[in-house]
Amino acid sequence: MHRPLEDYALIGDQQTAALVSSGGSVDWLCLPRFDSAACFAALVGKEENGHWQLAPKGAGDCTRRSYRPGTLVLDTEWDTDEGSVRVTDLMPQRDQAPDLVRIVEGIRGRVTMRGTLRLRFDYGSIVPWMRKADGHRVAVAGPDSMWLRSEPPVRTWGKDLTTHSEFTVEEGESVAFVLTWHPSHEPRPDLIDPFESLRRSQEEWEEWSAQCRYDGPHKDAVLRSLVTLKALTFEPTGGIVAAPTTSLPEELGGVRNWDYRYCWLRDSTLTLGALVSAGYLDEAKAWRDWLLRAVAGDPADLQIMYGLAGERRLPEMELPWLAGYGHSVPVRAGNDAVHQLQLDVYGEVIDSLALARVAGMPSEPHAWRLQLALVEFLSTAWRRPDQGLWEVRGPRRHFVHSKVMAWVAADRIVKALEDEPGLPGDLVAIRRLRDDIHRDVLERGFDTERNTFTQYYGSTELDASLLIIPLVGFLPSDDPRVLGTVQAVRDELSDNGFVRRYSAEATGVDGLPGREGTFLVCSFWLADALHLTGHTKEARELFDQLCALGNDVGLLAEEYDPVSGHQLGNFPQAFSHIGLVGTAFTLFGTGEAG
Ligand SMILES: OC[C@H]1O[C@H](O[C@H]2O[C@H](CO)[C@@H](O)[C@H](O)[C@H]2O)[C@H](O)[C@@H](O)[C@@H]1O
Repeated sequence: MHRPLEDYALIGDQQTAALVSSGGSVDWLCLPRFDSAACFAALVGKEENGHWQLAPKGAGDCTRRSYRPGTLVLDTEWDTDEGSVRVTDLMPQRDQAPDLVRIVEGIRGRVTMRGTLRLRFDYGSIVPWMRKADGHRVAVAGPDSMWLRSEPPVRTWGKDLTTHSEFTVEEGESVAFVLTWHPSHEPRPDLIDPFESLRRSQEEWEEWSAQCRYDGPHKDAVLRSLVTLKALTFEPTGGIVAAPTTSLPEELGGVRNWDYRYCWLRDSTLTLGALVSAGYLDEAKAWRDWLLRAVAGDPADLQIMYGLAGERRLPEMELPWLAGYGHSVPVRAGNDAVHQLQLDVYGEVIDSLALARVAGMPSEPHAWRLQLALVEFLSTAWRRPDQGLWEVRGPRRHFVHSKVMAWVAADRIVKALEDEPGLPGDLVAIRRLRDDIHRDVLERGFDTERNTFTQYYGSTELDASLLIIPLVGFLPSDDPRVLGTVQAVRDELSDNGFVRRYSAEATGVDGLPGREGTFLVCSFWLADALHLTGHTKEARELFDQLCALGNDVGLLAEEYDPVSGHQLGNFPQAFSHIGLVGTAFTLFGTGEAG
């Protein structure tokens, strides 16, 4: 039986991340980077594919758990017949090597703890050789090596390809475990002090969180979202991943299982928008610099996504030895969407750079030249059909959202040229481009009979991405066509109050079998659109319901299944947390006025 996704909490060091279950098991961890092969892959397979459990002997799930406020330090606590115990999990900021730190602390009585460590490199497929060295346990296979040690030393033994331990902790006593990865051909990295790492990690996160300028309703959920978005940032390069997992299904038992451990221009620019609104400009600058490096070259070669350092090839493959989360196969690594044409990303990139500029990010001539090159590419490319923001695997279409975002690209450049006449750029030509796209969308993307924009030219179907039309300023929010579209999406794509992206089963537009849950970022867009079109009460109610979907530690996956009441899709997902932050700011501003 698989655990519901809500059972998981995230820890990470801004180069990779792990998921820890409420039973005290680390079931997902890729090392050394987000997109490396997993050494714990139980999440999308079985325990034999790698996990590390630390919990009271014979205990089930924890009694309670929480993050230390504003941090990624996770406390999981059990009350047992013997007493109470806490396991504190974290991945400290790296010096030399990635470390997973787990500190067991007695709170009351004397509790017997069990440790079960199954290290399996290469996504759960390789059982490493384990040996003892320098008084520690070391696992080696191929390029990977991991060291396990504890302070004070705890006896471990190997049985059934598993490293076991059993020990007791009394009130006030602590035992710290550190699992350190390093390339197997190199000498062991310096040992870190786990207690000092905890202190430093907590302090760094608290300092970062204290800069958040949001002070309105659901402040905790907003801050948790921002911390999660920061955790998805690959610190060495500034790239931002869409989620730290692969193949958590959009339909339980289905094939809609994708690898999100890469930097989508769409997801990362929207992440940036959320961070900038909350006052985090350093991340914006780091991402802009990542972008300039990633896309350097011919603008026609712009990809919709890249690797963490801007890598261009992300070949998609299946990992057939993994049974999948809830039998959802295939489990995939890599993502073929990398080859798609998705015209909306030009608008998202240019819009987020405009936002960062307005927020005070220092200008950079290369960045402006890049934007001019992108809009130049769009001047002909906008007429092409594409795969759209949902990355359909069916035929290319003239998706209305893509055209609207192409309009956004031209519009933001026009505004910048109007505001700063000294900037280079052909204002007249770009204004003409903007107006041509606008006219085309109104003529071909609007269904006058139903009084709604449509999913793509010539279709009568709807798409929740149409909700962004008033948000990006394509039409005013009181325009009857906007009102009609918001109403139509609400009527036809709502499911128990939340919103589906589109009607997958009815149309087959995405070229995939099966169906999926409600898409959380679309539900946040509905809240935004309701507010802008004068339905603020309903917008706030929806926002309350969406915030309530977060698990006990405030995390959201990509989707939610209102029938089973469980989250679906990769977890935690930037898109959903971006939606939460964005809607908070739309509804309450910074919240200072209440
Ligand atoms: O629906 C098929 C596609 O699903 C994935 O794309 C989704 O995730 C992306 C990352 O968050 C997001 O940018 C996109 O809007 C979503 O539709 C998958 O990555 C694709 O390969 C797949 O074709």
